Amino acid sequence: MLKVDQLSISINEKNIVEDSSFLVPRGKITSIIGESGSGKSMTVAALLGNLPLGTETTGKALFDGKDLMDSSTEEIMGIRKTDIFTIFQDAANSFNPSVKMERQLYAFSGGRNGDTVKQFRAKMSSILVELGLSVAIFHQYPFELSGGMLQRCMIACALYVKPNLLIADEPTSSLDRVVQKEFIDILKVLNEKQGTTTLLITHDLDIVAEAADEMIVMHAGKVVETGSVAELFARPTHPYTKRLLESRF
Ligand SMILES: Nc1ncnc2c1ncn2[C@@H]1O[C@H](COP(=O)(O)OP(=O)(O)OP(=O)(O)O)[C@@H](O)[C@H]1O
Repeated sequence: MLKVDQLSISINEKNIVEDSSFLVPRGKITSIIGESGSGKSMTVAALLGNLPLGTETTGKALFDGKDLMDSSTEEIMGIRKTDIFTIFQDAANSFNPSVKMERQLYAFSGGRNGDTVKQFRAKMSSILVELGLSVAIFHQYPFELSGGMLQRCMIACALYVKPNLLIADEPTSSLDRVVQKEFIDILKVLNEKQGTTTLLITHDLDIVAEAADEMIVMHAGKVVETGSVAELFARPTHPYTKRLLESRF
């Protein structure tokens, strides 16, 4: 699905990510884990064509064979529209505070798919109910909903859109533990029900243990270890992965 090959990112000649290679296999939840500043978000920004001005990249990121690093902004935007759905840390920032939820959910889901508002209402209503949300939220503003409800709204859109790749960058960092767990459970249902290939960025090893099949460990801008979660938790080889796992207990 996604093959990143020797990706390097530098800003103003400072190396941010060096020679990163990893795979995101189809149908699985793959997690990038690493401490703050290790280059996780910059890697995601490179994949999404969101890097800041003055950034240089080398290497490849093949998404179903198409090199995202060798694509124009327009091409990446096109791929994001049809194939990739993103969920970021603070859902409140993804929504316009002065627009009611129905219009915004439509833009993220039915509108993106070319559905009519009527089709959207019917389909989204049943998804919201499935996720334990009331359809009354259609008529509410984002600030009237909790952070957990807003993240569930983003997941509802992902359920609606059925993206080929879901990228969730620290989606639970601003949620409390109970709501985090609910979110992760929904992410797993999405993966099990629809086989959604997911790239989950986190600095929380408990979330990796709970949700992911595969993991990519980043440290100081480098991918230091990759493998299945079961394998790396049982037999970490890199000193940083060992330290990470030791700090969990
Ligand atoms: N716009 C920018 N200009 C210059 N350097 C930047 C910029 N954004 C990030 N960096 C640097 O790039 C490095 C990697 O940052 P990045 O945000 O990818 O880390 P991260 O692993 O996602 O951390 P966090 O979990 O805190 O988000 C850091 O050293 C950071 O200071």
